[in-house]
Amino acid sequence: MSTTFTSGEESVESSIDHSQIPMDQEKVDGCLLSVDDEGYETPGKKLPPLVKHNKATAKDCNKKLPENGGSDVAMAEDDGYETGGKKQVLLKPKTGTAKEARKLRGSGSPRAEPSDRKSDRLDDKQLEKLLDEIFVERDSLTDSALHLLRLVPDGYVPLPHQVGGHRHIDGKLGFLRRIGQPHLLYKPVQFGSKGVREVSFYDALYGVSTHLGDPSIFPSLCNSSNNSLLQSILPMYHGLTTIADRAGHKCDHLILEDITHRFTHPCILDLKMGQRVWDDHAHPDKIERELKKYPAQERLGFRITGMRIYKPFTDDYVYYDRYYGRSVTEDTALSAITKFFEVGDGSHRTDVVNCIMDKLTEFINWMEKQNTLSLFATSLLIVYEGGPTPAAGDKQQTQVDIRLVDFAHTYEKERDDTQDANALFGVRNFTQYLEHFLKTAGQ
Ligand SMILES: Nc1ncnc2c1ncn2[C@@H]1O[C@H](COP(=O)(O)OP(=O)(O)OP(=O)(O)O)[C@@H](O)[C@H]1O
Ligand SMILES: O=P(O)(O)O[C@@H]1[C@@H](O)[C@H](OP(=O)(O)O)[C@@H](OP(=O)(O)O)[C@@H](O)[C@H]1OP(=O)(O)O
Repeated sequence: MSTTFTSGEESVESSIDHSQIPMDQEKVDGCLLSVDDEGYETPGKKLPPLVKHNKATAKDCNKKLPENGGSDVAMAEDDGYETGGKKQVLLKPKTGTAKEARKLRGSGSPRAEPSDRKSDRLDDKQLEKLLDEIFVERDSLTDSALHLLRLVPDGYVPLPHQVGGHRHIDGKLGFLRRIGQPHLLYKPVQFGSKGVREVSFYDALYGVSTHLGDPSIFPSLCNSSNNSLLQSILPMYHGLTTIADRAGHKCDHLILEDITHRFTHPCILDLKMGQRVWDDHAHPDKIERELKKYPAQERLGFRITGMRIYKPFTDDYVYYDRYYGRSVTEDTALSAITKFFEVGDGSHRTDVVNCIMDKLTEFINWMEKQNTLSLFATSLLIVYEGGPTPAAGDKQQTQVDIRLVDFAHTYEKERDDTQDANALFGVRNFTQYLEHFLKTAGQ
């Protein structure tokens, strides 16, 4: 099997093999996850934290690394990524050992000192195995991404099918999957208020208390006795856990249901919703950046941040990244969306489109009624089974799942009397493209 990556005009292929080892139980902040022999959790158990959390927070995860005093050796021990400041930024790994770096900088680093022993990083053979597992060719990766991949914690792999957001293979701290737990994913808590907001949202919605969550951010959600409808359109949340990479750097992670795990060949589309993707408190620089990044967002109300499609005839995946998404205009949006439903033999999954439209109608109904949340920059994650197309008319067999993910810019409205017109516009407009597709390309 192979994967073709498309970023503008570039394409790369890779091979796969995925092995899994069962785990039994995990202690987390907010919930207890019991994992049975098949790797599935016992649902509905919400217990107080069993372990006293060490106080690693989003801040630790994103802490700005100490200055290197102008040395070329710099932070070799600090793993090549600087995660301080506004966003996660990658430092190219520099030559020189951790020992040299420490010597130049002087003693007494305040953080856990990772050693420069070989076991702190994946060696070449382990790295190749990991790349096989996440379907990526070494040649397609930057040195920075490779460096970061070498630090993936023991027992985890980067989420193999992550289509949007921050990813290891882009040189950012990406999502993880724990080996033996294909039904869960681990999302790194984002820097500063973005991370706290997202954790607080999930905590409030699921009635959980974690060391990072702030109940005052979502008072209505916290006090609501009926969040079950909203829960049903989100991934299941299992609290927080702290994961240390191979160099000993700790980072809090949200534990979420991986909504693709029931699919054999998941086809995945991530649409960042809204005519504007910044919240009311955004810095003018952020607004300028977003406007420049994707001017069509305002007219479309959505943008593709990643898309992955299984091709049953060739048994491979085609992947379109965020840069492809940003190249899509109003004129090309229909053909871009159409790609998500192409089987590979000239036909399209119109059964899937119909099913998605039914589900989006439910979404729109909910959005028209809900007047407490503003979902800035939330993603609509659409997944369908790309395996053999069911026989015509066999609607039962079409497997589709749609959820909302990414709540780093979700706010409770101050006045409870209006719809979230921003996000609603995007969902409605996307639905119109699907209707148009059924009338034209899907015939
Ligand atoms: N619950 C989930 N189940 C399966 N896949 C998921 C889930 N949540 C996220 N993903 C995958 O991870 C990707 C990124 O998700 P998300 O938008 O939450 O990340 P992010 O890093 O916060 O993104 P951004 O860069 O927009 O801030 C999605 O495109 C999807 O492929
Ligand atoms: O939407 P957010 O949470 O403000 O974060 C964005 C986002 O992650 C964006 O990715 P994409 O949606 O364009 O794929 C990032 O762009 P890059 O591709 O440059 O990484 C932004 O950098 C994030 O914004 P910010 O820098 O404000 O945190």
